[in-house]
Amino acid sequence: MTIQTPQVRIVEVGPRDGLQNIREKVPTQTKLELIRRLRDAGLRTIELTSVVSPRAIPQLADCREVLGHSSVKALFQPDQAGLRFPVLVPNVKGLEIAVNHGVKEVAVFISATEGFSKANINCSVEQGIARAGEVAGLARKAGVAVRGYVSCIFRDPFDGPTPEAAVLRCVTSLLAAGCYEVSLGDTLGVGSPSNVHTLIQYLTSHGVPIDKLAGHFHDTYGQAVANVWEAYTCGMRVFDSSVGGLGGCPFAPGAKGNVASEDLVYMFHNAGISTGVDLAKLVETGEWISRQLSQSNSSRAGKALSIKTRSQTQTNTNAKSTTNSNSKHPTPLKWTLVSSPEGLQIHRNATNLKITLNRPKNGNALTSSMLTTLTSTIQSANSDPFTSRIIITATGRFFCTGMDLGRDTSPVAQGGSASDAQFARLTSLFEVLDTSPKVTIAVMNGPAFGGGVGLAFACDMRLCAAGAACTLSEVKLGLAPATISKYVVRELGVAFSREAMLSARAVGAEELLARGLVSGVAKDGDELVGLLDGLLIRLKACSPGGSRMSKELVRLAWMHGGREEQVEGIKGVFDEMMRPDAEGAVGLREFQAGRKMDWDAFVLGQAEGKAKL
Ligand SMILES: CC(C)(COP(=O)([O-])OP(=O)([O-])OC[C@H]1O[C@@H](n2cnc3c(N)ncnc32)[C@H](O)[C@@H]1OP(=O)([O-])[O-])[C@@H](O)C(=O)NCCC(=O)NCCSC(=O)C[C@@](C)(O)CC(=O)[O-]
Repeated sequence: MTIQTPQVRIVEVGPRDGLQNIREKVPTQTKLELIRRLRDAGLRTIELTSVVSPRAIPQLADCREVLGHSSVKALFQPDQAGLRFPVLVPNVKGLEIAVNHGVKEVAVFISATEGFSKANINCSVEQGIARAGEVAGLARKAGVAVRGYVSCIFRDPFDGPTPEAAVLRCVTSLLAAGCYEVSLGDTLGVGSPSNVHTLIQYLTSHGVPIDKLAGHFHDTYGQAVANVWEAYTCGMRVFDSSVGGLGGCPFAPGAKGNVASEDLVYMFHNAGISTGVDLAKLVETGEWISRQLSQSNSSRAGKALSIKTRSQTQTNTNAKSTTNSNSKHPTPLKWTLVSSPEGLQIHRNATNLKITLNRPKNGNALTSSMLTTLTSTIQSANSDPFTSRIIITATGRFFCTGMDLGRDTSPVAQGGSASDAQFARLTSLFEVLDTSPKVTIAVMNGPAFGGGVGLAFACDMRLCAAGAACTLSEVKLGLAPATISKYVVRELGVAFSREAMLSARAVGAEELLARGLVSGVAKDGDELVGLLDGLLIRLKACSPGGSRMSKELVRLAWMHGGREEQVEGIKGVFDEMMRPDAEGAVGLREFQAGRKMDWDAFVLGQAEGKAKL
């Protein structure tokens, strides 16, 4: 099979141009992961970083770490033929550092205009051309390819409109210095297709081959995609862009980032023009990096496509649950009220025990009495052979607003024995839930805060309504998610936990679903009931003993992965499941008889003395 060469080349500049103006430090690991994801999405040219002074661009102060990382070094190996990983260098020192790190391609840059040249690189255009020429010459001698950039092709923030002749001068100088291509930068994002057309005509009519030019359009005035298309129709085939539309210009207040890679790929693919990029993976990467940077995704196509994908996934999930519930259980499952202790309601349906937080006026905040009763209720369900699942949900607007912060009731700011008692209440609750041998399900009818998030994440599974969200709000109160961290960090992962804890931001239902932290989102309360019913019906096919042992295997892998304890634990589970008096014997018998097992009926049959192992 021959691999078709893409008809246009996308030069992904997100890791450099996209990140360089972001004030908050982006962790090096995030940059490395971004590069990995972009490569995985099929991008064949990725500008990795810029070797500049950390004083000039603090965000890229980790350029040596990025270039020295094994995953990036691997990109410089000869078997990466056909791929380009340029690194921006402003001067000879930057070039030397880049070359020492094995970089095979650098990019040099100049401004077509005096004002921006002075502000950006503190020299005149002439000096800039000379400096870029020197760097390019040395790079060529070292066998390193050189790409050139010309900034402010249409306008300078200080000097106004850019004469075409000034752009021509820069382009021809860079090509003469050995650049294999020159990228025309509309740094302020002010140009529109007619400007693009005129400039390209001017340059090509003055002898610049179109295949030596690339387009680098920022999107301040929403013209970038149109500019790319215009340049394409003029014969240009290389375009710089940035995933999620990352970027900006410090000299152009309000300036948007680069044209979004997703928008370009979407446009080209719709026109039947190949880019070699996997749009779905690129969209995922755009969403991912936007979340990492806590900023909204600037790619219009990226946003639209990710919403479409999520709603399709949702429709599928809902369709499955509706089919299940409609085919066998046209009406909602019936729950019988067992008791109503303070702030709670306990219901039962077959082998399912449902605990409803019922203090809606206070957002279902966990009072001392609720904590104690919840713990004892879950404890007795844990040892009840006729309970297979424990469901925790709530009434009212919120799922649970966490620890009680009431004026007269909150144990916060009391210290001493009050603090010890509260610590014991919280840890006991989360521990009985986390170590429960039953399948535990949080059904989040609305937002959860602090300890409410802990409650949800100490459960095995979560379903939620579209209006639900998880907020680790403790830092706002001067507190920390202490007792719940054990479960939250485990389920969310280290990096995301840190971000969620430190930002105290509401992580909405869509994001929870996208991160795999909830297994279904319902559009409203009624649909949430249907989603839970569907899940409970499906779980009837899963044996309680098999579920308990599976939970134990996950625990062993998490706590003791690769150690002796895990090996011993697995042996213990294996021996148990193979016993002649274990549930496996029943499951096997029914399988061999061609019958579908209803484990709820089996458990309840045991209660009535009917079911036999
Ligand atoms: C939830 C919103 C956004 C709603 O904000 P809103 O929509 O503006 O409504 P609201 O603030 O009027 O809240 C509705 C009612 O719920 C009450 N309420 C609400 N939360 C609580 C609470 N926790 N304790 C006691 N009462 C609470 C609140 O006081 C009010 O009662 P009202 O004044 O009408 O009588 C707002 O009320 C809020 O920010 N609440 C605080 C949420 C929060 O930060 N929870 C974290 C608690 S700390 C914690 O859980 C520590 C822990 C367990 O993690 C430590 C550890 O892990 O060890």
